[in-house]
This record gives sequence, structure tokens and C-alpha cells, in this order.
Amino acid sequence: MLQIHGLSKTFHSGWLNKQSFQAVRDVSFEIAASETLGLVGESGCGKSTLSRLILKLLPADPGGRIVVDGTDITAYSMKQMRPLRRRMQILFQHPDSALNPRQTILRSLLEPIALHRLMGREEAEAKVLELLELVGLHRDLLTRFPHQISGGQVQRVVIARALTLEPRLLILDEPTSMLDVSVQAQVMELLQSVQRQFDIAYLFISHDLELVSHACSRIAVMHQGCIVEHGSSEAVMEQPQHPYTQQLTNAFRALDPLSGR
Ligand SMILES: Nc1ncnc2c1ncn2[C@@H]1O[C@H](COP(=O)(O)OP(=O)(O)OP(=O)(O)O)[C@@H](O)[C@H]1O
Repeated sequence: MLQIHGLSKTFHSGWLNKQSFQAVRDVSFEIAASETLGLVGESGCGKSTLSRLILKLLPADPGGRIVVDGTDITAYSMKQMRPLRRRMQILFQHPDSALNPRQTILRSLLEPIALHRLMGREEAEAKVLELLELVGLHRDLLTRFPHQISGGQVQRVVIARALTLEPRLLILDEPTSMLDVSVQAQVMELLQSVQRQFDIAYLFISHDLELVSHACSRIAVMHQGCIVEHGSSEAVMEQPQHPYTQQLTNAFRALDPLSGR
């Protein structure tokens, strides 16, 4: 579904004393439909910059390529990207800021459908009700505002909102890190069932190697802007090759000596 080849991003700063910093270096990977690729790395390693490059919210350095469903979109203009925006979306770690606090849940759910002029009001309301049920929420929530529902419920609304646009790729940027552990598990389960039902590719971004190893079939480890290791979750967890990955798995084993890995 998504292939990226040799993506890099250099930030330039300073006026007289010009400086440059390469936040993403020559990153390549692919994600098939219905597949979850985990992207693991510490804060500042370039994960968010990479997701902004993939969504073309930030221009990449010349030379890299982004291919979506077989079409090279690297040189796409903002206008050409417009129809693709609904197909490639990002879910953030702060569910509170994902919804407009002054809008009811119903309005938040109808808004993307109206913006993309996908269907009329009646059909849109029926779709919203269908998706609300799918994410396990009661229709009573529709008249409430984001601060009147729990963090887990907000994240479910955010997932339903993304689904209104029938995405092909969802970038999940630490989607559960602000939630309690039990709610985290429920949201992860929901994401997995939604993926199976709609064949969505996920790029699951997290600093939590354990969570990623459970949720993803493959893991890419990012360090200082580079993918230093990439393989099946089992291979990365059991036989980490790069010293940085070994450091991560050792830390994980120290926290959970009974993990058996
Ligand atoms: N617009 C910018 N100008 C200059 N440097 C930037 C810019 N955006 C990000 N950076 C730098 O690029 C590096 C990677 O940042 P990025 O936000 O992608 O990391 P991250 O892995 O997503 O971190 P976190 O998990 O904390 O969000 C950091 O050193 C950051 O300071």
C-alpha cells in the first residue's frame, strides 16, 4: 500500500551563521494493506518528522520517493494531494487536542464528511451512527462535548472520525500513551478489529518496544534519523542485531525478566 524509498529531511536554521541538521536519513520501508509496521525510537529520533514527510505535510529532501498504491506521489502538489488526504491520516497521542472543544461529538464526526463533500446530511448521519456503534460508543454521546467524555471515549471518537473518510493508511502516533493501561488494551483491540474489517495499513509509532512487539508483525527501529534495524517482531525482539536495539531489548528484559525473550 505504502512504499517509501530513501526519504531524508534536513532542517536549516540560522541567518548569518547557517546550520543544518538532518532529522531523517535515507529511510526506506513498505507497508501492505491490513499490515501494521511498528516504528520504535526514543524522543527526538525523527519519528514525527518522518510521518509528516509521508503525509507530505513537509517537503522531503530531493532524491526520496513516496509510492501509494503503486502511484508515485513524491512530486504531487497540494492540489493533487487533496483527494489523497482522506486516504492517509494521522491519529495523535493527545486525544484532547484532536477534537474541537467547542463542537459536539456529532459535529466533529460530521465535519470531515462535509469538508470532503462525500454525501448529504441524512446519509452522513446514518454513517456516523453506524461508525459510533462499530467503535463501541452509545449515541447519547453525540450531543456531548469532548470534555464531557472520558479519554478512552475521545480516542474512540477520533478513530470513528478517521473512518468516516475511509482511510487506506493510518499513522498512529503513540495513540494510547495518554490512556490508562486497561483502556489502552481496549483501544488497541479496537484498532486491530477496525484494521481487519477495513483493510487499513497502520504505521504504529511508539517509544514502547513491548507494546509495538505485541501490536505489529514487523518493527523498524529508528535511531538518530536512521532505520538501524528492520525485521519481524520475533527477530527484532529475540535476535536484535544493532547495539541500539540490543539496548532497548535489554531494558525491556530488565523490566520484565519473565518475558521469556
Ligand atoms: N522544524 C524544525 N526545525 C529544526 N529542527 C527540527 C524541526 N522539527 C524537528 N526538528 C528536530 O528534528 C529532530 C527529530 O524531531 P521529531 O519531532 O521528528 O522527533 P520524534 O522522534 O518524533 O520525537 P518525539 O517522540 O519527542 O515527538 C529533533 O532533534 C528536532 O529538534
